[in-house]
Amino acid sequence: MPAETFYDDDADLGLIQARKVAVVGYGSQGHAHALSLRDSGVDVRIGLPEGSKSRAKAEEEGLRVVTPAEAAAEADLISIQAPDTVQRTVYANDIEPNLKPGDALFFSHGFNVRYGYITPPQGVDLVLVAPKGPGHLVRRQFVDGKGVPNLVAVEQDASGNALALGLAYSKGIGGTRAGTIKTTFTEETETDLFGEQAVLCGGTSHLIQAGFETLVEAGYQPEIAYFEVLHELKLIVDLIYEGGIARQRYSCSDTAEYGDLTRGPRVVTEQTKAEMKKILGEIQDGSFAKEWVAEDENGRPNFTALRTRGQEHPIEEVGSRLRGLMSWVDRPITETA
Ligand SMILES: NC(=O)C1=CN([C@@H]2O[C@H](COP(=O)(O)OP(=O)(O)OC[C@H]3O[C@@H](n4cnc5c(N)ncnc54)[C@H](OP(=O)(O)O)[C@@H]3O)[C@@H](O)[C@H]2O)C=CC1
Ligand SMILES: CC[C@](O)(C(C)=O)C(=O)O
Ligand SMILES: [Mg+2]
Ligand SMILES: [Mg+2]
Repeated sequence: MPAETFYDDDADLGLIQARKVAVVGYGSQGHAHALSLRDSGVDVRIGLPEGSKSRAKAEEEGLRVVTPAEAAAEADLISIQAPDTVQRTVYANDIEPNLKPGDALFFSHGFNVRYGYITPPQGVDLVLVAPKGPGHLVRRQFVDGKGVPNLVAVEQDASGNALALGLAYSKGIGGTRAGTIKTTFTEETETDLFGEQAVLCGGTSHLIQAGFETLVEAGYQPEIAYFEVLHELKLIVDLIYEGGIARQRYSCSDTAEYGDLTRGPRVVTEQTKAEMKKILGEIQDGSFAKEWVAEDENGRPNFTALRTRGQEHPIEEVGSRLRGLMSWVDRPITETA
C-alpha cells in the first residue's frame, strides 16, 4: 500500500493561522519554520534565552523575541526547535510548567519523545512535522515557491484534530507543496537517524574523504581529486534527484556505468550492509541515543575531537580555495533564504 501522502489541497492553513505559535530556538530549522509561518500569515513569536546569540538574527527579521518560558505561556502551539540535546531541559524548565490543556506541542524530529526524555501531559496534542532536508534549504525552497517534503505524525491527539493541525503547519512551511507523508514518531526517529548516519552524512562524507585520500596518496593533484570526488558529486546527485539512478546512468558514459556496476559493489560490500544493520540496531535498541546523551552530558570530548579532525582534513583547504574562485558555488547559508 502506498504511503499516505498529503498535498496543499489536503491542508487548511486557517487552522494554524488561528493559533498563537511559539518557535523555541532559531537555528537551522527554527528560523526556517518561523519565517515561513510568518510569511504564511501565522502569528509567530520566538522563544530564546536572554543572551542567546540568535536573538539579534530573529529581531533583524522583525520577529518578536521573548524567553522560552514567556513564549510557551503566551502561545497555544509550541514548536520545539532547540537542539535535541537541549530539548529535555528547555521542556522541563520552561515549557511544561506553561502547558495548558488544548495546547499543541510540535517537534521536527522525534528523538526526545521516542527515547522517553520528554513525555507531555494528556490534554496536549503531540505532533511531529519533520522536514526531510536541512533547515536553510527548507527556507530557501519556500522562498523560491517550492518545498521540502515533510513527514507528519501524531503521538497524542487530545483535540481530535491534531493531524489536520500538523498538515496546516506543514503547509505553512512549504511541506505540502512537495508532499507530506504520514508516519509515527518511532518511524521518523529511527529512519532519520539511520539516514544521516549511514548514507546522507556519515556514509557520504567518509566516502568522499576516502576517495580523496586514495587519489592524493597515489600522487595525483589535490585539486583534481577535489573536483573528481566532491564537486562533481553534486552534479551526479542532481541527476539522481531529478530522475533516479537510471537517469544518472543514462547521462554518464557506458564506461562509467560499467565501472559503477562492477566496482561499486566492491566499495559498498556485504560487510558494509552488515554494518548498516548493526547501526540500525543501535538506533532501534536506544544505545545510540544513550551514547549521544552521555557524550553531551560529559562535555562532548569525543565529538569535539572528531569535529576538529574533520575540519583539519586536507580536502577542506583545497575545497575552500577552489570554491572561492566560483562565486556561484559558495552561496552563503543566510538566515533568510
Ligand atoms: N538541522 C536540520 O536541518 C534538521 C534538524 N531537525 C531537528 O530540528 C531540531 C532543531 O535542530 P537544528 O535546527 O539543527 O538546531 P540548531 O542547532 O541549528 O539551532 C539551535 C537553536 O536553538 C537555540 N537554543 C539553544 N539553547 C536553547 C534553549 N535553552 N532554549 C531555546 N533555544 C535554545 C540556539 O540559540 P543560540 O544561537 O543562542 O545557540 C539556536 O537558535 C532538532 O530536533 C533536529 O533534530 C530536523 C530536520 C533537519
Ligand atoms: C540529514 C541530517 C538531518 O537529519 C536532516 C538535515 O534532515 C539533520 O538532523 O540535520
Ligand atoms: Mg533528517
Ligand atoms: Mg536528523
